[in-house]
Amino acid sequence: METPGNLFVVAAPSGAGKSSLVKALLELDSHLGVSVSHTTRAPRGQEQDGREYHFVTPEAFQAMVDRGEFFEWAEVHGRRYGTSRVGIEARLMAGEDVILEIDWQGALQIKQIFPHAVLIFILPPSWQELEQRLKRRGEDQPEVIALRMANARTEVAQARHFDFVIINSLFETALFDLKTVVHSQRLKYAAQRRAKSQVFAALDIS
Ligand SMILES: Nc1nc2c(ncn2[C@@H]2O[C@H](COP(=O)(O)OP(=O)(O)O)[C@@H](O)[C@H]2O)c(=O)[nH]1
Ligand SMILES: Nc1ncnc2c1ncn2[C@@H]1O[C@H](COP(=O)(O)OP(=O)(O)O)[C@@H](O)[C@H]1O
Repeated sequence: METPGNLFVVAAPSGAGKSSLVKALLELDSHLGVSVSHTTRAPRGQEQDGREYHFVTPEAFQAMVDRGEFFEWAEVHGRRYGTSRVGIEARLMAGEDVILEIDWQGALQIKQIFPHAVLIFILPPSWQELEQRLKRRGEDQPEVIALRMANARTEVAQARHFDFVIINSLFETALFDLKTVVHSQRLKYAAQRRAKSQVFAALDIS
């Protein structure tokens, strides 16, 4: 599906820094909107329903799956997460750029539907730093951290399917890298759309 708005997907192992980077980017880039996913996991810390996630019961999530209301959904760390069509389709068609913060399984599903989607994978600088960040964040129980660290080893292997990989070592550097990828891809697709409309006009194609 081709859309006037650009679609960016950011994935990373838990604790790599994707939420922090996307939040910081949204404060810098007023042309970018974020998609709020649905999840069956319980809210963490200061999370609010409708802000970080739409927190729903497993039954409500399954009903949405049955009604085909998700562009994509996946089971991640034993909970379900999904991107609703309502959340992004109208905004993309209206020309807004949208950023999804989803796991690698969802990213590959989105790429199937939106071939122009820009897939960006965030990597931690080391396993030790990843574990430190999860512990310092202080939002997950030790057994949850252990599960997420175990899953991270599978997740990082998927980086090779992504268009861009950013190492989140120094936060400001990673934010600059993310901002640069978004801006460069936005310019690339704008130039492609201009060229296409010029050719269509020259060949009198409607
Ligand atoms: N496929 C998919 N994954 C999602 C979605 N929303 C969040 N996720 C991913 O689910 C995983 C767990 O997210 P979360 O519980 O917030 O933990 P975090 O990774 O520590 O922030 C992360 O990899 C998220 O990117 C979604 O709508 N679809
Ligand atoms: N470059 C960085 N250096 C040090 N700490 C970081 C960096 N990026 C993020 N963090 C911290 O690491 C923890 C995990 O970041 P978060 O954005 O929640 O990761 P994710 O959304 O990928 O799970 C948070 O406490 C965050 O403040």
